[in-house]
Amino acid sequence: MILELDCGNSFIKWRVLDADVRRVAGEGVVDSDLALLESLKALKGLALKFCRLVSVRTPEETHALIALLTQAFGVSVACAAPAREMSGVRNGYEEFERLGLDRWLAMLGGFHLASGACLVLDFGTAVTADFIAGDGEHLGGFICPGMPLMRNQLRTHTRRIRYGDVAAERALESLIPGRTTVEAVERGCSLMLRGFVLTQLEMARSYWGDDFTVFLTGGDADLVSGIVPEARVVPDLVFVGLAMACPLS
Ligand SMILES: Nc1ncnc2c1ncn2[C@@H]1O[C@H](COP(=O)(O)OP(=O)(O)OP(=O)(O)O)[C@@H](O)[C@H]1O
Ligand SMILES: CC(C)(CO)[C@@H](O)C(=O)NCCC(=O)O
Ligand SMILES: [K+]
Repeated sequence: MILELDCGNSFIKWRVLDADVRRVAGEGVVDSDLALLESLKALKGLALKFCRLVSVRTPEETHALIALLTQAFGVSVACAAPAREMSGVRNGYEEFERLGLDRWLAMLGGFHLASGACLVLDFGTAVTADFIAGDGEHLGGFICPGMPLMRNQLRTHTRRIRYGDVAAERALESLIPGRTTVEAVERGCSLMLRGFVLTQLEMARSYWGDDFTVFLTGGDADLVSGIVPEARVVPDLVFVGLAMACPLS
């Protein structure tokens, strides 16, 4: 069995692949290293042979997690590393090692699945956009606050914006002008995301006409999928790229 981890800024996404690598034996989202260990230990018949991970955390945090995994399961852990070029994609950053590895892997996965120009949009703690031309050249991208950061900034820096998760979810059932605080904030932030997406689509069209594939990934992809019906929603896009960057042998 193979353990795959995507260590983001707020959550760790994990999944366990069966020996034949095609079946997912278990998966989940956790908010700490210890919660990850607990989830894994609760899996029946767990027999890990190998682990591959990508992390956008500090090297210290990443090494602590690797040490924990090695100790708990005796697995060898492969960690995705920055590259100037891989699987036909050329990293477009001036300093390639500064491009977030989750973005890089999602780009590798997207270019592989599209076999052509693509726009990769990731909706996590941060929202990112990356443009990859048909020849594999990464043109660059954009980073902006995601839904959790936008709403928390409003909560932190105002005195009268306070509401719970259940109300937040209910508020997003429609996008008409809000008549309560929770509706006004949740719908406002949701419209910001949509505006961002539409601008990315315009830019992609200016480069490639209609000849490109849009990928949506990340925990909040569903918030915008309705406005890009042609997009491919691929929740495990980072894992697709992770398998390419860290093959078994
Ligand atoms: N099962 C879940 N657990 C936690 N968050 C979830 C879940 N399903 C959807 N989400 C949403 O996903 C968002 C977090 O996205 P995601 O997990 O892709 O990234 P992240 O780890 O927080 O950050 P990063 O962008 O660094 O990867 C949250 O806003 C949350 O609303
Ligand atoms: C932008 C995030 C936070 C998205 O998870 C991550 O990819 C990251 O920390 N990137 C480093 C900065 C950059 O990509 O330019
Ligand atoms: K992510």
